[in-house]
Amino acid sequence: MTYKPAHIELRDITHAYQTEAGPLPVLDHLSIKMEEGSFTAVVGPSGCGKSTLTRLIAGLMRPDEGQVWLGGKMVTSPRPTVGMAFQNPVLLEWRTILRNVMLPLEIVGKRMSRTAQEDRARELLSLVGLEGFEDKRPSELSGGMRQRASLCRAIVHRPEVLILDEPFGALDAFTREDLWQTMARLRLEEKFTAVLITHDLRESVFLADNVVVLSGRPATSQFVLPNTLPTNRTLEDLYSQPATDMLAILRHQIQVAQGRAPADDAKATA
Ligand SMILES: Nc1ncnc2c1ncn2[C@@H]1O[C@H](COP(=O)(O)OP(=O)(O)OP(=O)(O)O)[C@@H](O)[C@H]1O
Repeated sequence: MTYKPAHIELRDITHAYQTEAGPLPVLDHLSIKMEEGSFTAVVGPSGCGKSTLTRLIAGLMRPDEGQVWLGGKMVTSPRPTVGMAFQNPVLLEWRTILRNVMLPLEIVGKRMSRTAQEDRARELLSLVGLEGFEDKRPSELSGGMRQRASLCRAIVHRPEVLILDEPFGALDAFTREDLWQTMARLRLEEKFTAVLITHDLRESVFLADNVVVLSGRPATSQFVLPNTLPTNRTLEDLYSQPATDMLAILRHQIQVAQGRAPADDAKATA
């Protein structure tokens, strides 16, 4: 199955979880637009509702109010056209790496021959530097390698939307930077609209076209930073202007979201 990258629109979303202690408001009139083929990072204070946002986009739950639109269609149920990768790669130990990556094709790629499915999985594994590891089991790979395989699995069926919920969060700093570069390479070769949830501001500036800062819970879109770095950016770019200016603005916005800095500070409008 092949889909075009989808335009994503969150329209005026309000949501509360029903808990034993009463309703817990999580999202408050949140609106975000993401162009097709774009890469959007979402940052915000811990517990503000970022993962909730990804569940709404994937159709795993419906908002109390407002609508989610993907590619011109309103989301009302889980969509097979969404790929997801999480902090924990959750690969199946009884399958080889190749067969783990092929899994989504076995579910939604029924029109592809087995050979075509295998070729597609091998192509991606090679793109992320895992050629030669196809027949290994997940436990035989390092954490970074498992996460590479999990990225392949998330995009093997050419999803219209790729949701990345802190996929690099558990990796050491050097492996994480390697994975950022892998992700940037995948983006050049594959077409999807990506939403990245992260706590790492440098990661957001390295990977995204736009960085959305959510306010504290219940979250709304507090600030959107368009990335002014060139598309062929390097890790070195993160240590000089304009990246350092963008990082300062984002750090300030997070402090505003945490209630630690006033919103009317000069940097907030930079
Ligand atoms: N199914 C649920 N039922 C009740 N409360 C929930 C449920 N899922 C999440 N929450 C609560 O809703 C709030 C937002 O959760 P969410 O996971 O979306 O935040 P987050 O911004 O992704 O968090 P973090 O930054 O810590 O990863 C949190 O207080 C969380 O405890």
